[in-house]
Amino acid sequence: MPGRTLPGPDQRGLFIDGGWREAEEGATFTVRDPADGSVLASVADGSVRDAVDALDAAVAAQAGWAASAPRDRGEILRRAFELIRARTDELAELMSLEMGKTVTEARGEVAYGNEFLRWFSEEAVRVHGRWMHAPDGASRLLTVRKPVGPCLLITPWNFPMAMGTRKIGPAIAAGCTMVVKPAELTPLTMLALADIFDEAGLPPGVLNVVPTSRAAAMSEALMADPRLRKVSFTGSTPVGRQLVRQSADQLQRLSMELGGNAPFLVFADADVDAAVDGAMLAKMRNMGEACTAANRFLVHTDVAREFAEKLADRMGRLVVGRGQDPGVDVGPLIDERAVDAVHRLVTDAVRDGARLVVGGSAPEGPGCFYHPTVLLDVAQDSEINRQEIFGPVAPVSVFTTEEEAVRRANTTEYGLAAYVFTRDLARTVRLAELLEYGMVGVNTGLISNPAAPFGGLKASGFGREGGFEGIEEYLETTYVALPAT
Ligand SMILES: O=CCCCC(=O)O
Repeated sequence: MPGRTLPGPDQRGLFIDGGWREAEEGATFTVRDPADGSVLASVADGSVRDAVDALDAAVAAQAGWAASAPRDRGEILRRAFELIRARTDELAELMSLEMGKTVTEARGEVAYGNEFLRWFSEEAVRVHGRWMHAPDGASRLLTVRKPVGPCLLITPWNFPMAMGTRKIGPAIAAGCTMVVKPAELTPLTMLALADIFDEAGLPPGVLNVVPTSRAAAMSEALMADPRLRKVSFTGSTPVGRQLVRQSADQLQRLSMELGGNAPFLVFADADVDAAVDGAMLAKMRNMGEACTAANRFLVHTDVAREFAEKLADRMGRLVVGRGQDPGVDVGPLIDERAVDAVHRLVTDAVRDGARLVVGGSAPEGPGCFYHPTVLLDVAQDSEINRQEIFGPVAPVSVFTTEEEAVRRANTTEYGLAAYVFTRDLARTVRLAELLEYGMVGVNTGLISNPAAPFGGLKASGFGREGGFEGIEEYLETTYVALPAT
């Protein structure tokens, strides 16, 4: 398949049953560089038939894989971890090219994403049931943990590696087989990962990767199949809702990691400089294209001006450009639609009365770039406060009481991540309990950690990835009743 010479393995096909193949009728789609729209590669465009072939392979491999030794599964994950660590630079370069993030950030994602493999290589051998006496002493109660079975793992474009490894890692550890559908915009990193798992010794059929430009048709067909037992999805809330509906007929197990609208609360007692450092991380990681990204900055009126000025100063000094160029801090957004959507939110906020402190436009010239932007005095009901921005824009508004801050923070259908900056311990404890979020960062702008349970509440979905909880999503429980004697 034609395309530019890219870092990493030259695999652009479907990975099914341990081998590479073309899509049905040789269909392909193109992957473009978001920095200038040029074609990076032509990738096999999996059809529904190809996806069913992949599921056939996963189903055929399931029983043998479930029966394999947990230590063997852990060691395959560990080998993949070592291979990825050795290839950090080429994977980071590839991810930067297909997604836009800077090579430095992409290296960070390789390290972060790879830690899920190390974590689950260690968790593979810790799966256990229990043995207990029934309260009345009349029987013994045993539980056995079993892999849930063949899974469909649907990964997003914004973290092409980490969102894959945090699903694939626990699935492998638990003894599940899988069909992975990477995002159409960024399939190349996942294809490189398939090659690495193959080299690490993963048996044929355990991991199958099917890129496609027809995602809805593929998931619909696979989810109608009773052999598919689980779906794990990271992406938008509307698509998540659709998948939940589709799961009804076959009652598949689900993990849904959906949208966010993270509040970032700065109280009057906060260390403002630390809050600005945290804001830069929580807002600008991945150019703001993260479900955990701080979306609404709620700052106490006593420190709002100082916070906004310092934040605007830092944002205004960021260098925007190609992710592969030295000295660049902020790469392009994923496509032109993303730039238009971000700009519309900014212009609507200004129309609603917000003051533009810095940024507010796309640079002249080609590519999907947007200037880091700070808005002050954003109206509460402005669209930018209700929608996930997914771009480098920080809308700041002020509050006066803790009760008001909590109420406004919780006024959203989403419940993924929230950030709090305060030096008051009692307030920290209160807020951790009152904020309706799956994750709360206190005096930090980075909450993601492979050893922690990642996930949301309400319209942000359900299920947890990473941590001790991550493998549970791929395990079933069978209870065995035994007589007392
Ligand atoms: O968009 C959501 C991806 C989450 C990235 C992370 O793990 O922090």
